[in-house]
Amino acid sequence: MKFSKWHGLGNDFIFVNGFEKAPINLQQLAETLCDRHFGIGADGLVLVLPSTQADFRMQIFNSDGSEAQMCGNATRCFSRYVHTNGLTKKNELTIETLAGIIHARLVGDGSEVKVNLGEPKLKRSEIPVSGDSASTAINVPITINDITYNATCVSTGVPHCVIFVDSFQGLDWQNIGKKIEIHPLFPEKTNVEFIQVINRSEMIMKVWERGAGVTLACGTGASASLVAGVLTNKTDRKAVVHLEGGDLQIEWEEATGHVLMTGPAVESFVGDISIENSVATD
Ligand SMILES: N[C@H](CCC[C@H](N)C(=O)O)C(=O)O
Repeated sequence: MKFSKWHGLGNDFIFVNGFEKAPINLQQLAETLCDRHFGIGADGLVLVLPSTQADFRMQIFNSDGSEAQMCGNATRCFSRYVHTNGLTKKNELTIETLAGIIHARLVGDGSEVKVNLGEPKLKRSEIPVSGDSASTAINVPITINDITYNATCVSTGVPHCVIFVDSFQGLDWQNIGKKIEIHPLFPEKTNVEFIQVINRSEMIMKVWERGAGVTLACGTGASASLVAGVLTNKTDRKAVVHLEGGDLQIEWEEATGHVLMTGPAVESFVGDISIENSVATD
């Protein structure tokens, strides 16, 4: 099976063209191929597919095999992948995902992509938590190891739990993120962002992703964090988010209510792998 490796600020994906023949057992395949020691190594597996409603369809699986509705960084990589592989000549694309149809546009010299994530939703989950309402999403107290954090929960296609911190000094954010991902407040689990605001147009983000753990960047997460920053009056509607792997420009447009994310997408290598050898037989 031919594949290529792409990354958006170090958030890396194995891309497979599913136009002619799509691999089967995708969940298991994702888990096996994404393994950094026994597989190719990646945060996720992305399938490039035809669509009846849009230019293309994107299917994405996390490194633990779970399927995600959407992924911001993968959408940027996807937009460049279809060009590089001669599947389109269009600079403006529509991409069908489980979170709806996403609009993306190649900008500048074509190495950057601007993605329109649509209107963010202020909620913790599609599934209401019994006994309370999933609409409770601002200043949600979450206690981990006897410390209570205030979370703002925003969906930008996938669920995010944004926590503002004064500093990362001494903060075991990986461990806290890991526990919040599977906290009962989030019946579908959640991605978790830790944000230090530098000023009203700049912030630093660290992320623990649902189904993937620590990653170097998360596009929908940076977008959700900007929305959370606006809603809690910490940031303006336009900001640079500094991620471990680099910077994203995020804007929550006043006129449309849409969130726009702009950043790079890079192909790191192409390869060929025997699926028979890579899929566990048990
Ligand atoms: N890294 C992605 C998000 C993946 C989301 C996935 N981890 C999930 O929600 O299950 C991004 O750039 O937006």
